[in-house]
Amino acid sequence: MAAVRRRSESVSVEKFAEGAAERQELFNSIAPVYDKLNDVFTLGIHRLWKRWAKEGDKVLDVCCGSGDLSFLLSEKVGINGKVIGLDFSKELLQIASTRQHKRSQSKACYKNIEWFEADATNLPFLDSSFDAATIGYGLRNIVDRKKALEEMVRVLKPGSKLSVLDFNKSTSKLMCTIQECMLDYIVVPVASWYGLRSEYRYLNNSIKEYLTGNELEKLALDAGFSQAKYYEIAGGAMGNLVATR
Ligand SMILES: C/C(=C\Cc1cc(O)c2ccccc2c1O)CCC[C@H](C)CCC[C@H](C)CCCC(C)C
Ligand SMILES: C[S@@+](CC[C@H](N)C(=O)[O-])C[C@H]1O[C@@H](n2cnc3c(N)ncnc32)[C@H](O)[C@@H]1O
Repeated sequence: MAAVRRRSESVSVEKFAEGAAERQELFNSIAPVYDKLNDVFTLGIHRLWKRWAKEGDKVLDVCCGSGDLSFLLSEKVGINGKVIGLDFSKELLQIASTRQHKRSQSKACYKNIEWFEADATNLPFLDSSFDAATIGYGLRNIVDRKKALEEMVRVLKPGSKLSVLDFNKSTSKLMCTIQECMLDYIVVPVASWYGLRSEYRYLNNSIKEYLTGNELEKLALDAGFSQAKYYEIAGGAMGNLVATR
């Protein structure tokens, strides 16, 4: 079992990880088991929800974590394209870089990925730098979501698109119940075997505090995108916002 840093159980879940620094520490602490638990909990299908981009594009993957989306984008844009994976978790970026080194031995395209340790609310790139951007399961975890979206508007080329993949804060009581039961009775108990009970209780709370599809469309327009359309996927468990710069 991967060694993970234990967090004081004394921190109440409701108050846990409210600030950006605490969330940065949260993801650094779950890094060693992040990929394995995601695959276990969704039988790997979370990777299907993460496909996007075209040959030759220069694409930004914001909140890239261990690089799942960045690798999928790398295959899509090919050796003539470029993928920038950005995250503020040093530990998850280290895992992404290690995965890239191993995978590059069989697929040359993965050499087109570059990793940046930075904050999504202060992107270290010039205006109109990217042909597309993605943020997979990241916007929900960002404290200042509007500022992050404003930064994505700034670094995207006019007419290009942002894909935001995350949990769907469903208006269906049934889906909310299914999500809550799976998180409370499967995800959190399994995560507690790894000493990560509070980290995964945060996940549950972060979904409750997230935005609905309509609210995400409005936030994207308020941040400066010209168009925004929200799609429910995975039976309403997940959602995909597509916004045009
Ligand atoms: C990659 C996924 C979610 C992002 C995410 C994952 C984590 O492990 C976290 C841990 C701690 C804090 C935040 C996160 C986080 O934002 C998606 C898959 C992983 C989920 C843990 C699986 C949850 C299962 C769903 C409740 C139900 C799925 C239904 C589907 C139809 C199979
Ligand atoms: C649930 S993980 C998603 C990782 C990856 N996109 C995936 O699909 O598996 C959320 C990621 O967002 C990052 N994150 C949260 N807030 C951030 C911020 N303000 N700036 C940069 N990264 C951030 C965390 O470090 C973590 O790697």
